[in-house]
Amino acid sequence: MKILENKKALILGVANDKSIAYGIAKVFYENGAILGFNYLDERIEKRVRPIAQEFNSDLVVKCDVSKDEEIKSLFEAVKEKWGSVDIIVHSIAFANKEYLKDYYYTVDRQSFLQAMDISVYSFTAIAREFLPILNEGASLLTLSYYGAEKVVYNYNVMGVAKAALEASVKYLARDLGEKGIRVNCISAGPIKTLAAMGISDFNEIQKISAERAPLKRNVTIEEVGKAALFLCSDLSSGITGEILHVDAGYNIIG
Ligand SMILES: COc1ccc(Cn2cnc3cc4c(cc32)CCCC4)cc1C
Repeated sequence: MKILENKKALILGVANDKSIAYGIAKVFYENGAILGFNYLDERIEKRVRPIAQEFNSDLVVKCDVSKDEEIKSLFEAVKEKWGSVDIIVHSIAFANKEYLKDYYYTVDRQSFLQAMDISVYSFTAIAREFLPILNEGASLLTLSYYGAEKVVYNYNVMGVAKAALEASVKYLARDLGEKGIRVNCISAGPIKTLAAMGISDFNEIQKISAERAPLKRNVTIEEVGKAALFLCSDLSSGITGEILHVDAGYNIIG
């Protein structure tokens, strides 16, 4: 019996095969999970559909998590196709990249609210909307970054958003615990994904991270996937509200 045999896992935020969500989907599929995907727009759909095929998935739904009606239509599609769901992975964030450099305080109200809406509120909205079809023992998982806990130059408004996301993981864990639903978070090291493209000197961020981290390297999307397998399976049945660092140990260094 594979760890996730017959478990239905909805993976939100695959953009291409470099995505963290792709690494999670691949490990889940290799461990017997049945997968479903969303895509943001037609451009992303072109990359997600072949990935869904690679994982024998026939559940691929458009969902822009900044729109309540698209979260509702995602819910209806999943309910119609699967009836219920065991795992939801939320690997979605957004900030106007022009604010991921220089001074944090330059961020305007609209960009601040947009970063919070997409990167933070969407996880709470998904949890609430899917509650009626979450199975007993279901797991919710989202992704964060060290810039939520300590000031990491350039991370700026994303750091404020991820701090809010990490707090929301704990409040959701409190709310959903009585229903046997666990809510956890992986704080991943810097990984060169589509989101990281165009970030000023991102290569420098990865280089410094690898130099300082105890393992003297960066982590891969597969390593995040393996930790996600643990947090979304019965292996972590006693864990909820947890922020698990998958960062080669970077966070322990003063
Ligand atoms: C230290 O600075 C950084 C460290 C890691 C990163 C990579 N990264 C982590 N979470 C992110 C969320 C977003 C972007 C990049 C992200 C891009 C826009 C969409 C949301 C970015 C910076 C800036």
